Amino acid sequence: MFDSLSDRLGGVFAALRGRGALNEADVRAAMREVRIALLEADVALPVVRSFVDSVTEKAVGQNVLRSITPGQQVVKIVNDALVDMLGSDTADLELDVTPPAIIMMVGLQGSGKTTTTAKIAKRLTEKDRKKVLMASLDVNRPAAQEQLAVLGSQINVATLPVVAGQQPVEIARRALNAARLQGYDVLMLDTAGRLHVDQALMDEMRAVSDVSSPAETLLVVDALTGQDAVNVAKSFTDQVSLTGVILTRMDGDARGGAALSMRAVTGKPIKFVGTGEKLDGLELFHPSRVAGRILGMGDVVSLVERAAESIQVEDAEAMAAKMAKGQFDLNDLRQQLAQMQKMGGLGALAGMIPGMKKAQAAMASGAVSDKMLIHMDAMIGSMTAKERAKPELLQAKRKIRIAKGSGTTVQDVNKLLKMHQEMATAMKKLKKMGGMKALMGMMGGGAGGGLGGLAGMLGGGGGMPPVFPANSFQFHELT
Ligand SMILES: Nc1nc2c(ncn2[C@@H]2O[C@H](COP(=O)(O)OP(=O)(O)OP(=O)(O)O)[C@@H](O)[C@H]2O)c(=O)[nH]1
Repeated sequence: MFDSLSDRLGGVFAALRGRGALNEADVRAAMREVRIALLEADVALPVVRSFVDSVTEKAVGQNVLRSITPGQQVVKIVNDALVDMLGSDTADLELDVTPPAIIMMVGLQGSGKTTTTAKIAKRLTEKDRKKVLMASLDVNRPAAQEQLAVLGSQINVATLPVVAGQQPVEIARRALNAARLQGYDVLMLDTAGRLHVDQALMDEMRAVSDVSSPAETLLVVDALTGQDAVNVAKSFTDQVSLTGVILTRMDGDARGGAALSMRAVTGKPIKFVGTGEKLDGLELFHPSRVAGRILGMGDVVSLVERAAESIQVEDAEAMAAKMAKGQFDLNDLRQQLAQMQKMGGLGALAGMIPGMKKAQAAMASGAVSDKMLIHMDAMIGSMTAKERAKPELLQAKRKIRIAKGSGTTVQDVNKLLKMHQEMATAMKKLKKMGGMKALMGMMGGGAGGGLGGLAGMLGGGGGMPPVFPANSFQFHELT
């Protein structure tokens, strides 16, 4: 997401970098570009104006710190202003009420409301161990209630049985009773969507809200609709008291303007973003990380956090030392794969490292996938110690069982190894540019101790494992 905006701003700040001093003319020139970039990204005009004004005011005349360049100083000011504009912190659900806590989902037809209801239910069930009941109040679209029931069965979350002919407010009452009697922690009400914001929709929403007193009223909007999403949000805020916004289809949003305007226009936090059609495609909205990504600095902050969570610095350093000596073998590779999985898989890693967008695109196109990490792990797991040290000993008879339809081949796995090599090269380049520490300095965060280790681990390069001989494995699909 946000690619074009980050590219543009990247150019602006590249021009500013290396200048001796920050003066008014510099700031104004940079802000002209920022303004165009934001407008092109479909950010609402009043939002752009106030953003540019406040950044200009802060930047002009500010003392440039000795240790950084003027460009870096401006990056920091713009970054802080972006974080401000996006809302300064993550906003999780607030369900701290006497159970059942009610979550009312509202939005236009096709915004992704029903899918998002199921995504949140899944998250609450799996992550927070809540007992969740979902109820569809959509009596306009014939298949809506069944759609929710189908999603519920996919994620093992209960749905309120459908009673033909009941109206939304009656269904809400029945759902509330059922949730109370059966001891549910959370009740999710999926209200009916409409093609446009109209009075009947708003009246219905208010009536449901009155009988259920929701702890959260979440507006679901489609990020791909840009300014329209913001206008829709504005009309909803005027009518019901929203507690948060969810932007869906952020996986397809190249411009990012909706996210930037949303908070400023509605005054409501963006709580989640939808990042795919699958039911685990939901993420908490992280303003500071998104700001970092918009500025094209790569999401270094979250890379550090995740790395710190999942990597033991000593392990990484030991591994880096082995790589440097050329002793890195398939056992080490396997360990490394496990760590990469923990950090969110290849795609997540590639997206966070500056300059790795191409690799991420390769993954998105299906050329390389996280499934391969799992298959590769299975392949290495099936090998003897001798074979791991010398893969050319492998016979073509080794059988690996894989999920039906996954279609992995040895060639795919070799492709993955090649990609791993490319990743190592990218990390080396990064090191030459001053490394992650330099980037971190610019982002205003502290460099974590794990960073050097991580860079070493990914960027050792010297001792890449040998590729597997073609046809050394036979893949058997499970039926
Ligand atoms: N790529 C992508 N697709 C999404 C996302 N969220 C929802 N969708 C898809 O959008 C389509 C519409 O989603 P629904 O959940 O049926 O929309 P709705 O708002 O409930 O629609 P109504 O019930 O008609 O009001 C479905 O095909 C979803 O799979 C997302 O975050 N990313």
